[in-house]
Amino acid sequence: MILSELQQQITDLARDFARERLAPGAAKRDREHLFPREELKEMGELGLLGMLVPEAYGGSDTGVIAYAAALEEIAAGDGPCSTIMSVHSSVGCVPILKFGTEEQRQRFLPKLASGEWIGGFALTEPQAGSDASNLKTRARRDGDHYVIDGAKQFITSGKNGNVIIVFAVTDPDAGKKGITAFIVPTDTPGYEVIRVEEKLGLHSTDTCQIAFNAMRIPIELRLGAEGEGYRIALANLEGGRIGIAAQAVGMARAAFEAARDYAKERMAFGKPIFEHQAVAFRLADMAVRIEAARQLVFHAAALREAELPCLSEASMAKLLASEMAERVCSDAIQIHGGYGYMADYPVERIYRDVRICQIYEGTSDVQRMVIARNL
Ligand SMILES: CC(C)(COP(=O)(O)OP(=O)(O)OC[C@H]1O[C@@H](n2cnc3c(N)ncnc32)[C@H](O)[C@@H]1OP(=O)(O)O)[C@@H](O)C(=O)NCCC(=O)NCCSC(=O)CCS(=O)O
Repeated sequence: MILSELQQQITDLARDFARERLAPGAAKRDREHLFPREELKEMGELGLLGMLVPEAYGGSDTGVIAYAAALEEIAAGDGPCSTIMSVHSSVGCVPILKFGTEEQRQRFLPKLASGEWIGGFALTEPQAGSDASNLKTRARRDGDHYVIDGAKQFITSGKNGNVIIVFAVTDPDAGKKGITAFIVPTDTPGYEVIRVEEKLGLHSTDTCQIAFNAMRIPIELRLGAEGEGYRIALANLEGGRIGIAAQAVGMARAAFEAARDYAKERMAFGKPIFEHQAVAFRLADMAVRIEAARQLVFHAAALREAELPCLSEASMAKLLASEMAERVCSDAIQIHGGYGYMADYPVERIYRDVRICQIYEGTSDVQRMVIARNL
């Protein structure tokens, strides 16, 4: 896809920021598990956290294609920052924009778009991951409030975020039609972070188990109608999956570039290893795979930007990009030889960070299920 002049300018801005401000500190943040608070603030100031939000609500309203391109750049600089950006934008801001009342949009979107607040999305529960409608969290109406009890699992920004879209059962007899969405400020009494998970990668994001203990949410913070929650969740995950696919492409590209540069410097048998056909061909295959996945991401993004159906295309992009990315990152380690396995080189970290792209916002098998249903 050829980007428009404006889309290219936005991409260049994200690339420069990622190279200058994100990449240099990525290893330290990973090692010390540091949340990128200052970096996110700067991303907000550049308009990178409000790309899917209209200007009327304080966003930069760049469209989905520019968003995917920028997300690839941010991911190439620092995977964790791209995770926070993707969750915040696709499944934090967009549900409020698409399903919120005017009052909800005015109240939440400007602060989310500026990065003053970070958004999140809480569908998954300890017993309900791929089987997303099997929720146990309950929301019971009590006058002009709902009282919410339950637990959520693997919630990005569950501790450091400010506003989380929460899904709970309001009618246990209605199955999928008994699920309702709520906008939950994380300073609400009864919102409790049970633990921040230790994980393989993405060390500078907070992935949390959270609990709701008699948490009272006013009816003004119900998102959409009662019973509309599952549809809201799936409709937004469709967009979220394009974001995860874009970040997988970005991380794969960073690993590829590190391997290419290393191969041009590292000498073996009297010449740079890049001049050995086995290495050059491996790099060529990596470049082809990255480009193929990128084009699938842009195709899904273009459909979504045009407000055309893209359920299958979003799943195809996520499936291909996330599986491609693990393979490319593994190849990048291989090209580095023993050094690639060491924490001194970025490919070790990127390989750990990228693995989750095959799992969160729908596993590869869920993507295959969605694609197969539409064949
Ligand atoms: C595995 C699943 C795809 C199975 O889905 P279902 O079979 O349960 O869903 P359906 O019966 O097909 O649909 C229910 C309902 O929603 C409407 N729908 C479905 N998709 C869309 C869409 N894209 N846009 C709009 N509406 C949609 C559909 O028409 C039905 O409505 P009607 O009954 O027709 O009125 C699904 O369960 C699935 O995707 N599972 C994976 C869940 C997942 O990705 N979880 C990760 C969540 S991320 C999180 O919680 C935190 C982690 S983070 O911080 O990112």
